[in-house]
Amino acid sequence: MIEIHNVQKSFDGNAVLKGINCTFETGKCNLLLGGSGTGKSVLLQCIVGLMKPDIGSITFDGTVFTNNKVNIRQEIRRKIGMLFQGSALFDSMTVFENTEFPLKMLTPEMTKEERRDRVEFCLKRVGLENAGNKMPSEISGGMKKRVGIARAIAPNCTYLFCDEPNSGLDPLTSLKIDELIHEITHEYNITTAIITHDMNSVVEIGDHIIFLHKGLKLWDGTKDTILNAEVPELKEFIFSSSLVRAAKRVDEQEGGLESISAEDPMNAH
Ligand SMILES: Nc1ncnc2c1ncn2[C@@H]1O[C@H](COP(=O)(O)OP(=O)(O)OP(=O)(O)O)[C@@H](O)[C@H]1O
Repeated sequence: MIEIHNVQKSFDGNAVLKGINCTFETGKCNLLLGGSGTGKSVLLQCIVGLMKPDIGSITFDGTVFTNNKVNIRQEIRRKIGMLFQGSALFDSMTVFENTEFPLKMLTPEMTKEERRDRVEFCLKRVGLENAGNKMPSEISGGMKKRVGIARAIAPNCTYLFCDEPNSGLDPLTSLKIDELIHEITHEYNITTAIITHDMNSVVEIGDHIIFLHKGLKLWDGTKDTILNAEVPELKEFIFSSSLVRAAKRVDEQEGGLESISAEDPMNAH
C-alpha cells in the first residue's frame, strides 16, 4: 500500500498539487484519473522520487520515502517497476536485452542462466515468447508496451507505475494491454498506479480510482460507483469522454438514455 499525505508542489509560485491525500491499495489497479494539466504526472514523479514534494510525505508499506535516508529510498526504488508512456525501449537492444536490462542493473547476484530464465518467463507471461530476438523497430506499439511490462516486472516489482499505458494504441490493443496489467497486478499482488484519462480503462480495470482536478483530489472510489459520483467536475469529465458520448449517440438513436441525459452536467448549462 502506498499512502500519500498532504502532498503539495508548486512551480514558480504556481500551485500544481494542493494537498493530496490518497492511498494506492495493494493488489489493485489504482487509476489516477483527470484531465490535462491536473497534476497526475507531477504526483507520480513525487511518488517515485523523481521530484520532491514541497510539503507532505509518501509511505510505501509503512516505510516513509520522503526525506528518508538515501539507502532506504534506494531500497524502495528497487521495488518499483515503471511502464513509460512511449515504452522507452532501448532501440539498440533486442527485446530480450531490454527485458534483461533491469536485472543486470538491480540484481548483479543473478547468474546469466538465472537472468535468462527470468527474462524468458516474463516474455512468456506477456505473450512474447517468440519475440526475444526482435529489435524494437521490428515490433508494433502494442508489443512494445508488452516488452515495457515484461521489463517492469522482471525484477519482481512490488509497485508498478504506468504512465498512460494506452497512449498511441488502437482500442482493441488498449483493452488487451489494460487486461494484461490488471491480470499481472492481481496475480502477483502488485500495488499498481496508472495515470489515465481514458474512461475505457476506468470501466475495464478501475479497482480504485482517484480523480484529480486542478491539483486537488475531488473523489475516489471504484468503477462500480463512479457513475453515481456526486461531484460536478467528475461528472463533467465522464460525460465529455468519447466513450460516453458514443454510448449516448447509440442510445439516442434507439430513443433512450434519459437517465444519463438528465444528470448530464454538459446539458445543464
Ligand atoms: N518541471 C516543471 N516545471 C514547471 N511546471 C511544471 C513542471 N512539471 C509540470 N508542470 C506543470 O504542472 C501542471 C501539471 O502538469 P502534469 O504534467 O502533472 O499534468 P497531467 O495531469 O499529467 O496532464 P496530462 O494528462 O496532460 O499529462 C502543468 O501546468 C504543468 O505545466
